[in-house]
Amino acid sequence: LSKSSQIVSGLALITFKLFLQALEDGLKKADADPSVKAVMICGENGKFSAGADIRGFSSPKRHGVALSPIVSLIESSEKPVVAAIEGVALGGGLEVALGCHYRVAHAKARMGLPEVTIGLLPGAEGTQRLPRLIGVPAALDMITTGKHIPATEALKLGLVDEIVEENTIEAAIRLANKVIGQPLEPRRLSLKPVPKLPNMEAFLREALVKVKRQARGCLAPELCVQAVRAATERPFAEGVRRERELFGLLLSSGQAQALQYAFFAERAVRRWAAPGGASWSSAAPQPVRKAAVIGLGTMGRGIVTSLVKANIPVVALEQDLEYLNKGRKAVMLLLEREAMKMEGGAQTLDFHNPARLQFTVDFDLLCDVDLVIEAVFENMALKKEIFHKLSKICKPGALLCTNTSALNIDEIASATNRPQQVIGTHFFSPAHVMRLLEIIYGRHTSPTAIATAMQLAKALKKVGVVVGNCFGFVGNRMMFPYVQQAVFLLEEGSRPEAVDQVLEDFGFKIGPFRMSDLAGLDVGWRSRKEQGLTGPSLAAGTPARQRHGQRYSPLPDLLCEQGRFGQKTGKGWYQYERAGGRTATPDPWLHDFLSQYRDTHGIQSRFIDQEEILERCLFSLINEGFAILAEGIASGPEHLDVIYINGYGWPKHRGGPMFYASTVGLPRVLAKLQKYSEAHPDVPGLRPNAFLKKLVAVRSPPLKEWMSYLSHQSPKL
Ligand SMILES: CCCCCCCC(=O)CC(=O)SCCNC(=O)CCNC(=O)[C@H](O)C(C)(C)COP(=O)(O)OP(=O)(O)OC[C@H]1O[C@@H](n2cnc3c(N)ncnc32)[C@H](O)[C@@H]1OP(=O)(O)O
Ligand SMILES: NC(=O)C1=CN([C@@H]2O[C@H](COP(=O)(O)OP(=O)(O)OC[C@H]3O[C@@H](n4cnc5c(N)ncnc54)[C@H](O)[C@@H]3O)[C@@H](O)[C@H]2O)C=CC1
Repeated sequence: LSKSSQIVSGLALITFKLFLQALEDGLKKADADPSVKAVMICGENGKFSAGADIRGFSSPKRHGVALSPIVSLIESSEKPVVAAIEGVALGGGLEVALGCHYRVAHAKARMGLPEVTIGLLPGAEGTQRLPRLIGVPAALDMITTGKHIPATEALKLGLVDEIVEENTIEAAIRLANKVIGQPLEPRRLSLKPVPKLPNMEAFLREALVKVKRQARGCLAPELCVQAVRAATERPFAEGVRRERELFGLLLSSGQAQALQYAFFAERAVRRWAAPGGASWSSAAPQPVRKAAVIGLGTMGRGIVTSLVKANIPVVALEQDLEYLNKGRKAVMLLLEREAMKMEGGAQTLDFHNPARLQFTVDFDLLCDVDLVIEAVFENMALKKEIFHKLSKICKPGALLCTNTSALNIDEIASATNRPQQVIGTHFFSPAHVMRLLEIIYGRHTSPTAIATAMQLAKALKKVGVVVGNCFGFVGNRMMFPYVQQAVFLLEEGSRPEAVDQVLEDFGFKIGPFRMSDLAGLDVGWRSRKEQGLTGPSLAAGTPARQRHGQRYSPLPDLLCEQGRFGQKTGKGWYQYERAGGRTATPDPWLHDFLSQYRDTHGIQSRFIDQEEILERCLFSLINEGFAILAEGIASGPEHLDVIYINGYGWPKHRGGPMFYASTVGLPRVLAKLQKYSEAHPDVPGLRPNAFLKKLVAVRSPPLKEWMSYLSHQSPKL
């Protein structure tokens, strides 16, 4: 094994053309050199390879040197080739390793075929080699989920031959020296049969049903199953042809572009910018060594769980002992469930240790925390009272965060002596599961506060998105017109199940009515009562279906007046098997109620087709997105898209609402909004936003250029 035969794969990310050429040249040289007896392939700087540069897939010049012939070249080498896997071996990187005759991995290395997550499949023969090496069930699991598996699991699966704690390269060279002269035929995966299963056909059929159900319209997982099926049914070369065909389909499907856009959007939002030029590059976070959560209701208990999981000691506070005990039980249950999912279990989380998690009703215990997250009822007076108290009790540097869904951050901050340290941290339910953390800065919020909240998001393994302060911030503000349209559609003749079906077929995890039943109709009702839109404070003589000269639907209020709060009461837009039940069934009572309602208000019921349902709901949400961008509440469309994908169940393969608008075509979105707005002139949410009109007027530039067409920098930025 001479020095010249060691081929170094260069960068962790393959600069494809350069790397592949170097690999090919090196292999050919090694093969031709009689002094070389074996070959070892490794990465530089402790990383094998994270695969192809994703940006290359959408570049018109992507067809450079293809990977498959090089993987074949490795496999057909007459000299043993050993992969030394450190760091990661992902995508094309793992496919290179699969071409090798032996694989040695460092114990901390991770391996995976994540192509499915960017809308593709392993297109360099990975779908054909992996099942031959580790069997169909394990290969299918890796290929259809894209998960990264640790080296220990890879060893159990037979994906690697050896794992080492120390020098991987030395171990790989040792192995290479040991196997010189041994037959290579049995090590060439393309020559191996796929291990048989007694029930292969049934297994593949079930796998397909399962991935289709989970994929919600995303093509890649389904085509991954088809590619693996080809490996079980066809000789290697034919399987490879099928893999290439399916890869081509995915590459041109549009979904791959959407998913790759989402990959980069999620990373782009880390580079936040805020008023006065402060940004991620200049602001430094404060350490959070201890945190507190106030209110252990639906949100607070999930937030506590998240903090404990991130190893941040927490003080959990409630208003009285009764609520405290209820909250403690709920938190403990969540933590026990989380511990069961983790290696090392409860010991790792250590939540029975009062130094890590303390329950109290005593505000004075918050005197030494670095950060407080308030999650009490959505009531401005209550929140102000709490923030006033906090500013007296907490140490001077402590960050004061509110989990409000919509209230004004500046007003909350005004109750404190440190408005620069007040910030919105808007979690999504269930808070220990949902990845989004909307971070809202107020007029006085300091760059350090924003940086600390972003750092917190990272520590909690969430995606933090920094946005400006307005009613509902970004996510809920865009949601209001969407839900409003859904309810208007019921007034006009549709049914909850019809509207939900259209949006679920589009790819949403859950339609607006099922979502409203899950979250509880009473939440919105309380907020509308506070705003004087319904209830006792509504001025006498207000028309039933109008507020402030605009169309209003009292339907959700009427349901609440009947005690129909959704799942919790067993009835809402649907009926459930019991209070707290989860199976939604269309409710004949509601259908009668809707007909009577239309009769009472003289509404002529009409058939509403799927296109209108989809367009009115989605385009009104997108229209609000343009308003948000124009006002400078968010610094780019990627922010809105990341919020929708991670907080609202928007289908990732459609890239988020603003990306979706760009694929539909802005002129079409504008034309449809104009049409619906003319039909419903009393609905401001359908009136096309001026920024959308402007973008269409300048011939709909690509999404990444949109912000440069805003004539002014908003004072919010
Ligand atoms: C018919 C011909 C067929 C040819 C078929 C060829 C088939 C292929 O060859 C298929 C492929 O490999 S597809 C690519 C598969 N690899 C992946 O999906 C890995 C994606 N990356 C990761 O998981 C994490 O970034 C990773 C685990 C690597 C690192 O995570 P970290 O949290 O440490 O870092 P990040 O913040 O995520 O990333 C750091 C910066 O790198 C950028 N980046 C990461 N992976 C990339 C990738 N694969 N391509 C391009 N850029 C990538 C990332 O955006 C970030 O950039 P900045 O935000 O600018 O810092
Ligand atoms: N439920 C949801 O899906 C979401 C709610 N939010 C927001 O999170 C906040 C909390 O909402 P939920 O958890 O749903 O409410 P919840 O009603 O389930 O819980 C609120 C908790 O706060 C406690 N509390 C009230 N006054 C208190 C005081 N003075 N001191 C200590 N604790 C007190 C209550 O005892 C109760 O346990 C609200 O601002 C809400 O708008 C934000 C995102 C999603």
